[in-house]
Formats: sequence, C-alpha cells, structure tokens
Amino acid sequence: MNRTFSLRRKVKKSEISTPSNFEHRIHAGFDARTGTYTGLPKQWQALLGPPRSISRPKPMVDPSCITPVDVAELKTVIRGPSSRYNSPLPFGVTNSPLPSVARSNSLRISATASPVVNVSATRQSFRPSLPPVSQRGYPFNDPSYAPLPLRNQRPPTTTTTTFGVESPRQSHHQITTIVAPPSRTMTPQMQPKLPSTPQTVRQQPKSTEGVSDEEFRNALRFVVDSTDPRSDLTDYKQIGEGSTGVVDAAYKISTKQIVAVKRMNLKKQQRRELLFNEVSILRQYQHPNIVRFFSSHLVDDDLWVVMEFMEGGSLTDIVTATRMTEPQIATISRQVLSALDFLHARKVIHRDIKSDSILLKRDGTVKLSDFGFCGQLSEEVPRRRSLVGTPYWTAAEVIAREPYDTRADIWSFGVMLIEMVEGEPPFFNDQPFQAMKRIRDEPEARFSRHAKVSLELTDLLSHCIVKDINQRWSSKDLLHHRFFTKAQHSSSIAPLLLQLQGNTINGNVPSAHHSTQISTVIQ
Ligand SMILES: Nc1ncnc2c1ncn2[C@@H]1O[C@H](COP(=O)(O)OP(=O)(O)OP(=O)(O)O)[C@@H](O)[C@H]1O
Repeated sequence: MNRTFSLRRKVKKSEISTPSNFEHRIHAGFDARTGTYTGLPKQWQALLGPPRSISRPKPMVDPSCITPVDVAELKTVIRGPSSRYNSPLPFGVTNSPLPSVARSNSLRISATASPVVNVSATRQSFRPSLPPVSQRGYPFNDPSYAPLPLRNQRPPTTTTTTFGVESPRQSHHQITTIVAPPSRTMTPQMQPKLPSTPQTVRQQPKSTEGVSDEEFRNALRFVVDSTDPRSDLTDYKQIGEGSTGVVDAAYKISTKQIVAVKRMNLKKQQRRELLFNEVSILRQYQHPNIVRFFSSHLVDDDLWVVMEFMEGGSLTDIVTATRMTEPQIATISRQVLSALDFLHARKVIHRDIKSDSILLKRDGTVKLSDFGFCGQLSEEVPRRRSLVGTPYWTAAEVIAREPYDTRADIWSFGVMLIEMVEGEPPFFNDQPFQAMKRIRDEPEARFSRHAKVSLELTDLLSHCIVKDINQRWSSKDLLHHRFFTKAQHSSSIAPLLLQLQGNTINGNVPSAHHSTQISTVIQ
C-alpha cells in the first residue's frame, strides 16, 4: 500500500506549454446574404453540397427590359421553410435597348375602359454597380450567352432583344404605353381620361426624361384602392420574402381574418411595371385554385397587395421534406393544371411555374400564386419573346429566345412533376447558366432511373417536357390524362400538411386570440 503511494508520487506531470506560432487557418462563418457557409475546408464543403443546392433560385427578367430606377439589393429564398436571406442583385444590366412594352409583361387589355399610363424611360440614367458575372449566377453580360438558339437551329433573326449587345435598330430613349386593366374598386372620379380610340401598345416619340418615382406612383394609383389598409390591419408577422418584396401575415380587424400582405417597394423592382401584374391578375382572374385577392394599396413607396393567407405553406416545403405518393402528386398537380387551364384560356402565361409558386390551404386546397411575371397574349401579340422565368424551370424555347406561348408553362409544370418525385428540378446542382444550356442542348429531362414512378406518371411527363411545342399537350388535354384517375379530393393532402407542419390555425379566428395563433403558424 505504501509502495503504491510512493510510486504515484514519483510520476512527473508533463508540462503543456501555451501555443506558439499560432496560425488561424480556418475561419468558418455563414454569409446570410448568399445563404452559404464561408471559409469551410473543401472536405466539409463537399459534405454540405454546392451552395446552389441550398438556395432557392430567383426568377430572371430580360435585362434589356429592366426598369431604369435605383435598384437596391434583392432577396433570395433559401430552401426549407422559414429560412430566408438576402443575396446580391443577380441581374446584369446591358447597354441594350430600352424596354418596349410590346415585349413587356404588363397586361395589355384592349378594352376601351382601361386606364392608360404613359411611361417614358431612359436607360442611360441607370447604372447600378453590380458584382462580376461569375458571382451573379445569371449570364446576362456573358457575350457567349446571347442569344441561345436551340441546337441545330439558326438563331432568330428578327429579335431586337439581345444580351450584352446593343441593337442598332432601337433608340436609346422611348416612351412606352402601359394599358393597365381597370380597377373594380375605382370610383368614376378616379377613372383617368381615356383616349377616344381603343388603345394598343405603341411606341411614342423619343423622350430624354425617365419616369420619376412620383409619375410611376401616380400611374399605379389608378389601379389600386384609395384606402389606407393600415387602419384595418394589425399584428404583422413576416412569413416570406421574394424577389419583389416581403410577405407578412396580418390580422384584418374588420373581417376578423388573418390575411397575407405582400409589400413591394416601387424603388426596388427589376421592372417596376410588372407590379401592375401583381394587382391586376389576382383581381381579374378569380378561380378556386388561384390565391384570392382582397385589395391593393399604395402605402408610401410600397405597393401592398392584401390576399388570402395560405397557412399550409408552399409546395417547396413539401417536396423538400418528404417523398410524395402518386395519389398526392395527382391531387396537387390536377389543381395546378386547373388554374393553368383557366389562365391559359384567358391567354395569360404565368411564366414562373415552380413549387415555390404553389401555396396550400390547411384543408389541402392548392392555389397558384406569384403573378408578378405573367405575360398577357392577345390577337396582336400571340407570342412573347422576353426571357422571363426561373432558370431550372424555364422552357427550352424561352431559353432559345424563340417566340413562346402558354405552352411554356406546361414545360415548367413538367419540371415541377420532377420536383414532386425527386425533391428538386433537373440540373439543380449546376449554376443557372449551365443549367439553361443543358435544358437547351440536352435531351428532355426525365425521372431518374432510381425513381420508382408509374408508367402513367412517366407518360404524363413526356407530354409536358418535350421540345417540339406541337407535341406538348395543353393544360386541358393533360387534365384528361389517365394519371389523374389517381387524384383524390384535396382534403387527402391535409394529413400530409399536418404531419409536416405540426400546429396549424384557422384563417378565421376570434380577435382575442389572433396574435398568438399567428405566431403559432408562422414559427
Ligand atoms: N398568400 C400567401 N399566404 C402565405 N404565404 C405567402 C402568400 N404569398 C406569398 N407567400 C410566401 O411569401 C414568400 C414570398 O412570396 P412571393 O413568392 O409571392 O414573393 P415574390 O417576390 O413574388 O417571389 P419570387 O422571388 O418567386 O418572385 C413565399 O415564400 C411564399 O411562400
């Protein structure tokens, strides 16, 4: 016993010196602007996957049509519910011609009752400082980009829209005319004076003056309600953020209802004339599978759109969290096709169909939202040309700068079918430009070999993602596809939402409880 004790005492403690010549080689952090981890060793980064796989891609707008306004930072939505971060403005600006509303998204309804808004623009006043092309993701200033013809096809020769190349045929200054649809809530006093002849979009004589913020605000005032929504709204909670603005849930005092309020700053838009779409499409086109519009307002520099609150979240939340069954896919996609069929019959192209644009009610009803990039076709303009959409979902003919129509949405719908099966669109690990090249040049995407999908679903996809637009089915035809015999009542989706979301709330709640309940749903 004594011996052991003495041995222990003899063991000498080893000395640990303080660090010397210390080098700080790894400094990891999280960049909230890009939604990526920074400074990670390569091996760790590989485990996380490339940054593209975690960030939600943003829609792109033809840069030759970017509105000449001061542009601040735009936003990125990160995959997964409630994770949203800023990212730098991704859109290039070129010296290309001024926007012509003949090519713009603005709705042009030829009805004589439509208010007419004259908008003049100058591109020279608009020179925001942008990060290098490589950092922006979209290839708008890349000379090798413009324009991308389909493989084995000659580039269109008549287009005046080019990327990074100035068209000699267009002047630097133009006045364009936006004919916005009439406001249902417009009083006779608010109705603008209308010209005696029916309006069509036309080019006006040159102007050297840009549209001031005040002029634009006045134009928008014609199509929104004159009331101040703030007196009837309370308990705002931010629930989302997109490329055009932020979305809050709020309590509407008069109707004792939770609503969604989309707030878009007029000064922070890529193409602010697209804001007319946000107001007009939702108001004009009501359908059980389109998000319900309540009202729109101008509040200082913001356009507010008050709409129904979709407490079930977006389809993106579902496809990224779980593997859906075919009956669930059929139930959701049939409702999306119903909305598309309704819009297409009215010659409206949505142009941004993707899981993020599909919102759900708690009861499983599926509704189409996000109408900021719509294009209206007409007798005079049966097809569009401008590059609008989110790269991975964009149809081959849109990327190839060929004239396109409502069938471009069907391609994107097909990509969304792949999302519902595989959790993400094809080429999602590629940078947007690379993905767009692959969409254009490679054979049409199909379900992966490992995805166990039925013959019916495989067949449905082959009628959506097909480069020959004459082979592509319309939404009406697709609704009769045999895959939809698997569709069930929308309520069959409710358990899936409950499982994913946990707590949900009723959109019609008593005022005494509304704030706690809003917080519950939007955690
Ligand atoms: N009516 C609504 N109810 C509930 N959430 C909504 C509603 N409208 C939009 N959101 C959520 O707010 C977020 C941003 O909305 P939205 O996509 O309309 O903005 P955006 O700027 O048009 O986006 P994008 O970048 O796709 O164009 C989305 O995550 C969406 O899920």
